[in-house]
Amino acid sequence: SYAIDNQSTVTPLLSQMQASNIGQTIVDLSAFVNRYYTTTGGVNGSNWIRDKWLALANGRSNVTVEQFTHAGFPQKSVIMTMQGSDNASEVVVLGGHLDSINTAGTSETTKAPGADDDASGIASLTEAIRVMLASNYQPRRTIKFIAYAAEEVGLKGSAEIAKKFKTDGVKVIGVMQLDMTNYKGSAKDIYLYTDYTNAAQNSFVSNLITTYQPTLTIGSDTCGYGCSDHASWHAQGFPTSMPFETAMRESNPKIHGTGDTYANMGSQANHALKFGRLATSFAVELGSDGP
Ligand SMILES: N[C@H](Cc1ccc(I)cc1)C(=O)NO
Ligand SMILES: [Zn+2]
Ligand SMILES: [Zn+2]
Repeated sequence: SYAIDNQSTVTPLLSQMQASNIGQTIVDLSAFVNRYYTTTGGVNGSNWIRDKWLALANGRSNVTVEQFTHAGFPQKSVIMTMQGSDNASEVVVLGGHLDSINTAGTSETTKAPGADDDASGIASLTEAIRVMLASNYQPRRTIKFIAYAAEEVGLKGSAEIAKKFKTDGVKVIGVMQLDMTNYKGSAKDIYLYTDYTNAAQNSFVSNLITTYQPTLTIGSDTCGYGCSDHASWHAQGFPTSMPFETAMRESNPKIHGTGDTYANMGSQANHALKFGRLATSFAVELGSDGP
């Protein structure tokens, strides 16, 4: 059962989260000419996230940051692990993708800022990490934050990682994917996608929103295909949820081109903050359960 019973821990964390921090991470990540999975920018973008998350970990003994080397392409995924205490064998996963794409070209100099897709998701997760570590939160389950490589070219990074977790018999309790969190294109605030996800976990996520962000409105929709990395985990039989920024038909028209910029989202990250707070509540409520 998905009990929501950690208000005294979660509520203070949510109030510490700031849209300005999320915005700065979006600006920094979208400053790379591109983050395509085969270019220098793509390798540098991965290293930037590794360094950023390492700085947030700043020597916490039970927090590690590693890069996952993929077969067949140079861009690495980044995995931060917050080791659990007395229920560490059970793992909670939250992810977004670090790569970007411009469908017009794949060269070293092709511009693909990917501010919404998916710097926004990485930035939402990074602000969750910041407040959880700053408050010295110690989970009972293990929590893994993953910045996936090569999502845009067929979910390659998450497919390899999800397969390895399955092969290694890792007990993944649940997975949340944040892909595009900052373009407010629809009437409602958070849209829970129902295909390639788990219905029971989606109900839990909906309850997290009504409990911790009661002014927000919730919609639902379907992608119709494996539209982000949650589909890789779903394929391995793990429960996933994909809270998304808009309804399908109103999705950000600027993605996958030079126009996917922070400026084109109003140079603010108020929408992404909702997703960062949802990620924090998901991580702490699931992470705090004992064996
Ligand atoms: N296809 C997805 C973007 C995407 C995801 C969901 C919806 I609805 C519309 C668009 C992608 O490019 N992810 O990186
Ligand atoms: Zn995309
Ligand atoms: Zn994406």
